[in-house]
Amino acid sequence: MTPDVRPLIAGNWKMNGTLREAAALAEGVRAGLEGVRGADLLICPTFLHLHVAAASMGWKPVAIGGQDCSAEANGAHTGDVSAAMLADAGCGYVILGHSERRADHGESDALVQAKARAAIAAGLIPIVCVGETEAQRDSGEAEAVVAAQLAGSLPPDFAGAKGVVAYEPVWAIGTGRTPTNDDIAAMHGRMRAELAGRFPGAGETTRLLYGGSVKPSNAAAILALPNVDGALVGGASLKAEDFLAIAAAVPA
Ligand SMILES: O=C(CO)COP(=O)(O)O
Repeated sequence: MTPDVRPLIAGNWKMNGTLREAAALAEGVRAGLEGVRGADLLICPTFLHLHVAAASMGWKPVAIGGQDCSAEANGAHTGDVSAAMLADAGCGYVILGHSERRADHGESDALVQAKARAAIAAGLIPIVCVGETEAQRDSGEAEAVVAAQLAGSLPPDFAGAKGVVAYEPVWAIGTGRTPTNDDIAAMHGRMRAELAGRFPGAGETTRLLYGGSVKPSNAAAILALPNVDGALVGGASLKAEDFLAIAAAVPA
């Protein structure tokens, strides 16, 4: 945790479920909220499920986010969704540059930066994802890779927009494997230094989330690490009980 920074526990639902299941999951999260005191909550359904999730929350107190947005404001971009459309649908956040999008859609740091600019212009808080592959970690490049992704993916107005960074080592996503707590703390310390250097006066308190196989059994230890200001949760966010247990692991 970082002093004076309220943690954020975000659920990335990825491409899962039906409309009915999304509504039930959102309702399950809303129904269990009283056990969560120490963190803000965010759920990020697929585009088609945003509306039912937002309606279930009564548009509050759990924030809603998209999993991607276009870098363009509007117009002839078949299949894309703009940041303004997300805001209009009740979103306050958008996940950008997830490693699955970088891999599946060839998204570059420059494109992620352009999308983050579009998100900020639409009043959304971007959650920019970074993280090394297993080969990069094995060859000792992890911190340099993440520092380069931060330099390339964060726009100049990122800190002023209260943007969020999520460190998600690619090899820890959906695998049940996590870095050691020392390795997470070291990476988050490096990210903090990079942000504080680039955005003096704001980068010191930018929320830095950890993501990759976070579950109820490891959440308390990870969330207690210095410069870890929350979690970006994939698989475990698809069960309301597990997601709430992770959020409840943040000290009140
Ligand atoms: O990619 C993730 C969140 O964005 C992490 O996924 P898992 O929690 O399933 O490892």
